[in-house]
Amino acid sequence: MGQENSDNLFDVPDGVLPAGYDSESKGYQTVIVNDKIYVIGGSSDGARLSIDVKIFDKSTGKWLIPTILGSKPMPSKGHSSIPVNNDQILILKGDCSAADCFWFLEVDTPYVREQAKLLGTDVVAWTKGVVGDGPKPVVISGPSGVGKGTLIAKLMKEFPTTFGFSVSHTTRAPREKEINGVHYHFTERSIMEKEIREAKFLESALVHGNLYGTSIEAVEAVTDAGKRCILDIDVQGARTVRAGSLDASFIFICPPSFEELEKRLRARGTETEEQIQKRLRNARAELDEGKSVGLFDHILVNDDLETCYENLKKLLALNDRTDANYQPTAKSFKIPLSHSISNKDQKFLIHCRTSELGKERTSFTWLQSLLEPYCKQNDAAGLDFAVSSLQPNYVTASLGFS
Ligand SMILES: Nc1ncnc2c1ncn2[C@@H]1O[C@H](COP(=O)(O)OP(=O)(O)OP(=O)(O)O)[C@@H](O)[C@H]1O
Ligand SMILES: Nc1nc2c(ncn2[C@@H]2O[C@H](COP(=O)(O)O)[C@@H](O)[C@H]2O)c(=O)[nH]1
Repeated sequence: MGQENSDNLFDVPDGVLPAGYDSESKGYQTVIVNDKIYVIGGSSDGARLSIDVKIFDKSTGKWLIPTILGSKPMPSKGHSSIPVNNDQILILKGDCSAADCFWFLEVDTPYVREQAKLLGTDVVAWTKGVVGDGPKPVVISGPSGVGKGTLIAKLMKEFPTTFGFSVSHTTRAPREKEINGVHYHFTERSIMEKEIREAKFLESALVHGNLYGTSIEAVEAVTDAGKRCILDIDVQGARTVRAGSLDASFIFICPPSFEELEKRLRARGTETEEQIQKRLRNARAELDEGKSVGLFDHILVNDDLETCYENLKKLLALNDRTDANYQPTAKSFKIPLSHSISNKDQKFLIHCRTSELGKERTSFTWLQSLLEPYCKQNDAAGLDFAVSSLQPNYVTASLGFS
């Protein structure tokens, strides 16, 4: 497995590799971006190679010890890598499912440059690529007690295979019927703060005196399952997501009146009087914020529950559909273990031998009809894909063959 653009290949001299790197089996790939050499790979447990990162600075001739942010890819049987836009490296894991085969290592993006300044070290950051233009995640926001959870529960019950809930982390104590991992990941503050520093969260905020946050993993768990992700987050969180790279629909839920909001919050019976007062105070500011220009795409008033639910379904274009006829758009395929990757005219080509495609035929079912005639005539087939410039880290597979 290897890259075709030999400009970016670099042989690490013997004896210079960091400990744990197996230079004999070449269980690593080297990629040059600017004046640095990124060595991606590492030790093997016999079946799988770890995907670690080491950086060699050509200008100083020294190895760097970077801070590595984000969750790194699980070991694979092999991988290829290639630079993207001089600020990221695309890593393609062989013999892995579509949901886990594309990974990006940010090496010189504005985000890692900012983190490097903050931390005073070299920084790289892992992000998992998302295959296809999946349905946009939905951010639902609004003051405490307005009925967000109730509306989301109805949606999940009626459309269980369409929607998946992004399970947030929180430092607040669980309520009587709340289940860890289902309603929230209930977490200690020090642990959550550490994970926020490690960039494991898409957003986080202090809400009514507790820390709440959406982990990248929570959203990925839903999108990897081919479902549309629903986020129930406060207005601060919505603002952060809006400013970030997740392309979502933003819906704000309003109460019919402040008195009704107070009535619902009290009737729920989950907070102390002091907590209710705090939530109501915050609600006034949130209701003002909800009207801020450009933050929310839609505002729904939750007066009569059934009417509001029908309006929500209309917004999500669900009123003429049942869950039974839903077809997820995500395609299922597997990159063969033995492949190479090249970059041409802003597109990437994955090359693999016909015999490899043959082996992978069952996982390439969606390509099969297109590939069949080609495979008969040629010994090698290529799968075109592009990295979307609109949705960073989205990989739009795959219409053409070379
Ligand atoms: N349209 C409605 N009419 C009357 N009661 C409602 C309506 N919608 C929700 N409720 C009730 O209001 C209470 C608060 O609803 P819910 O817990 O869904 O609010 P929430 O916005 O998710 O609150 P939080 O942000 O605190 O989690 C619940 O007891 C729920 O049954
Ligand atoms: N910014 C975020 N806000 C979140 C998240 N998960 C929930 N929330 C919001 O917190 C309040 C209070 O929730 P409760 O369960 O204690 O009643 C509510 O407005 C939620 O929308 C999150 O991950 N990030």
